[in-house]
This record gives sequence, C-alpha cells and structure tokens, in this order.
Amino acid sequence: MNPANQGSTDAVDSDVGGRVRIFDTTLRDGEQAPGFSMDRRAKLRMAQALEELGVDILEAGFPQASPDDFAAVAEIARTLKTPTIAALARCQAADIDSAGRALEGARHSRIHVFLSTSPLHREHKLGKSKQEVIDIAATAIQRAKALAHEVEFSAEDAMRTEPEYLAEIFSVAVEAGATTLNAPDTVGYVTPNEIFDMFTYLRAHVRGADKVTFSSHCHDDLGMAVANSLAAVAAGARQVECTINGIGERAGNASLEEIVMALHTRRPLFRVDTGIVTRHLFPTSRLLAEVTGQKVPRNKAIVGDNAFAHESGIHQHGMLKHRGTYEIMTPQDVGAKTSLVLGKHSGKHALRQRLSELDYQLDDDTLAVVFDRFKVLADRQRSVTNDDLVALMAAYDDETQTATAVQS
Ligand SMILES: CC(=O)SCCNC(=O)CCNC(=O)[C@H](O)C(C)(C)COP(=O)(O)OP(=O)(O)OC[C@H]1O[C@@H](n2cnc3c(N)ncnc32)[C@H](O)[C@@H]1OP(=O)(O)O
Ligand SMILES: CC(C)C(=O)C(=O)O
Repeated sequence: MNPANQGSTDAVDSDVGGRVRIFDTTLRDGEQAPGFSMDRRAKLRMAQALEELGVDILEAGFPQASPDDFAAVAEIARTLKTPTIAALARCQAADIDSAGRALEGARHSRIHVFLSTSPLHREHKLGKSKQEVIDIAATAIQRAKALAHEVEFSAEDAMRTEPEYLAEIFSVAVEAGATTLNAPDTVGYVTPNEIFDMFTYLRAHVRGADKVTFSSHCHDDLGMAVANSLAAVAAGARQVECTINGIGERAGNASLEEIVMALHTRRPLFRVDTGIVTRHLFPTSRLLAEVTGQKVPRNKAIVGDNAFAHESGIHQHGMLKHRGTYEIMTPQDVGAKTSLVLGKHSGKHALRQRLSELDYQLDDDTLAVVFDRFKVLADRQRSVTNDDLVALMAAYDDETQTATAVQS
C-alpha cells in the first residue's frame, strides 16, 4: 500500500514493524560537502557524540581518500564500543584492503562497497557493460567479506537503474556475501511514490531478500530526502542512511534528526522504532556546527533555533493555554528548549507572562499602556529582551512617579 494514499492514523502496511537501524554517514557523505571537511580530531569528537546518540552503524570515512581519513577511521574503530563501524570502498582491491586495515581494531566492522548501476553511469562513468558491472561487484564483495565482519553493497544511482537489472545485481551481491543492500537515490531524483514502488519491487524480486537488510540513502536535491527515506521504510527498508543536520553532497543527505523524530512522533503510522536517544539530537547537531564552523539554519526542523520558538501573539496565547496547540513534540524530547520570543508579532498574553516572570504584576490599564510602548520598541528592533523590558518598565515608573509628584 502506498503511503501517499494513507489516512493520517492508518498503519502503513501489514508487514511493517520492528526496528529501523540508523546508519549515520555524517563523517563520510556529510563531510564530502564543500565546507564540511573534518580532520581526525573533529571526527573522533563527533563519533563519540554519535555513539552516545545511539546510532547503529557509523560510517567513519573513506580510508583510501587520504592518510588522515584512514587514521580517523582506524582511531574511531579502536575507540568506539557500541556501533558497527563502516568504511567506504570503491570496487577496487586497493580501496577494499585499505578499508579492511583501517577497520582492524573495530569490535564490529563493515566494509561498504559501492558501484554505479544506472545506464548513464555504466556508460559514461565506468564504460562497462551490465555483466561487467555485476562481475566487478561480486569480486569486490567476496574480497571485502574476508576483511570485515560484514559487507554492505550500494548500487550507486540505484533509483535511475532499471528495476530488473537492480534486482539481478542485488541477487548476485547476496550470493557473494553482502548482508545489507543499499539502493541510494544518489542524485535526489525520485519521489516518495516511486521509491516506495522500487523497494517493494526489490523485496519481492531479489533472490535471498529475506536474509538481508534493505537500506535507503537519499539526497535532497529536490527537497524530498526525508520523505523518500520514510517511504522506503514504509516499503520495508530496515536501515536508513542519514546525516546530522542533513549535511552531504550538494543539497545534502536525509537529515537524521528529521527521520528519527518523524518515526517517533508518527509512530502509530510507521510502527517502527529506532535506538536513537532523542534528547541527544540537539547537542549533537550543535557539536557538528561547532566542529565544522557551519551554523545550523534558524528554521531547520528539529534542531534550528526557531524549531521550538514562538513570537506570534496568537501562537503564544495558544501555547500558554496548552503547548499541544502549536508543538507536535516536546523540545525536551530532542534536548532543546521552548522559547516565547517577544517581538513585533507578540500580544498582551505573552507580554504579561514575561513581565510577571520578571516580577512585574500589572493591572489591565497599565498593561495596555506598557503594551503600546512595547510595540513601538519592537517595531524598531527584531526582538525585545528581558533587559529591554526592565528598561521600559523603569522609564514607565519614572514617568508615572514624576507625574504623581507634580500633581501633589
Ligand atoms: C556517490 C558517492 O558519494 S561515492 C563517494 C564519493 N567520495 C569521494 O570521491 C571522496 C573521496 N575520493 C577521493 O579521495 C578520490 O576520488 C580517490 C582517492 C578515491 C580516487 O582518486 P583518483 O584515483 O585520483 O581517481 P578520481 O577520483 O579522479 O576518479 C575516480 C576513479 O574511480 C573510478 N570509480 C568510481 N567509482 C568507482 C567504483 N564504485 N568502483 C570502482 N571504480 C570506481 C572511476 O571510474 C575513476 O577511475 P579512473 O581513474 O580509472 O578513470
Ligand atoms: C556511496 C553511496 C552510498 C552514496 O553515497 C550515494 O549513492 O549517494
């Protein structure tokens, strides 16, 4: 059943359920984006935070890319205890051997080999026939199997690949020893309906499908990476590849925090769990911003400064009565805080509440006068702080006392 046709509280599919594994690729695909490179020390700090966050698989890097990336993967592999540590490799012996060496110290290791399967990539990038691509993948998977606890195979540009051919190469990958089959939307091209159909097709046609985990890896070129990942889950994918703050090639990867909180907040719809400790989402997002020097946009879902901030009077009034009026999850769930920001869109209810927190109890007439002055101030500046309010009240008190003194 296609999720696009669902009522909001219906279950997605009768055979869904269980646990979705979160494969974090912040330190590999995430850092491939211009401006997001991380050195070995930054990667280790992030890896430790991702372990606390509870990711199941942590892709630490691409060891063949550079000596520092090799060292980062090796150090993360030696240091971390809980997640499976993955390293990326092309279907080339040198890449696979280098990934195997970097992962030697890991408690649980995974070599992630990838090869393009779409007609465009086969012809223009690799210059290989369909059968040659299948043979190269099988040889690479067999080599990787001897060097790590498990092997994942990714069919690069899977979503623009002929479904029958994709099912065939995945079937050969299973025979060669891959236990995770990743069908990436490498260029962020598909829609939720299409990816749902592709995963449904693959689960029905790959030989040995019941023995392996299907994985999604979506890019955000058309802004659909999270929606597409969720559609893949609805179609039975049980691993989702994603990154903190949605960083990654071009417009980015699917955002980890958005996928996790969508599955969590809409659990009756998806009926799956993750192992993510959600209250670590906000601090992990901020750590990434710190180590990369790239700020999180204010309006970013889940972790942006505005994700739980309310400035509009009508919303603030609702929030003061019942937070569910304008928040679908609690900020505490993700390790953030609600803030009622005072600005030109705020109303008397929020102003009275803030003044009372600052120990000013005003009758309605006084509040009306102070409110008019507050609006004039708010028109001049973006937001009105507690210090601004204290100054405004002091000026108001001075004026009223002077007026009283003059009268007497
Ligand atoms: C969809 C993705 O995100 S894939 C991951 C992309 N990430 C990166 O590329 C980051 C790290 N990359 C690097 O540091 C470098 O590209 C390296 C070290 C891996 C390779 O560098 P170079 O050897 O100079 O090759 P270069 O990057 O210029 O070209 C890619 C080569 O890999 C080949 N190739 C590409 N993908 C694959 C693959 N999955 N399996 C085997 N070969 C591949 C290309 O055909 C090309 O081969 P050629 O040199 O024989 O023409
Ligand atoms: C290597 C693969 C998984 C990838 O990053 C992509 O296809 O986007």
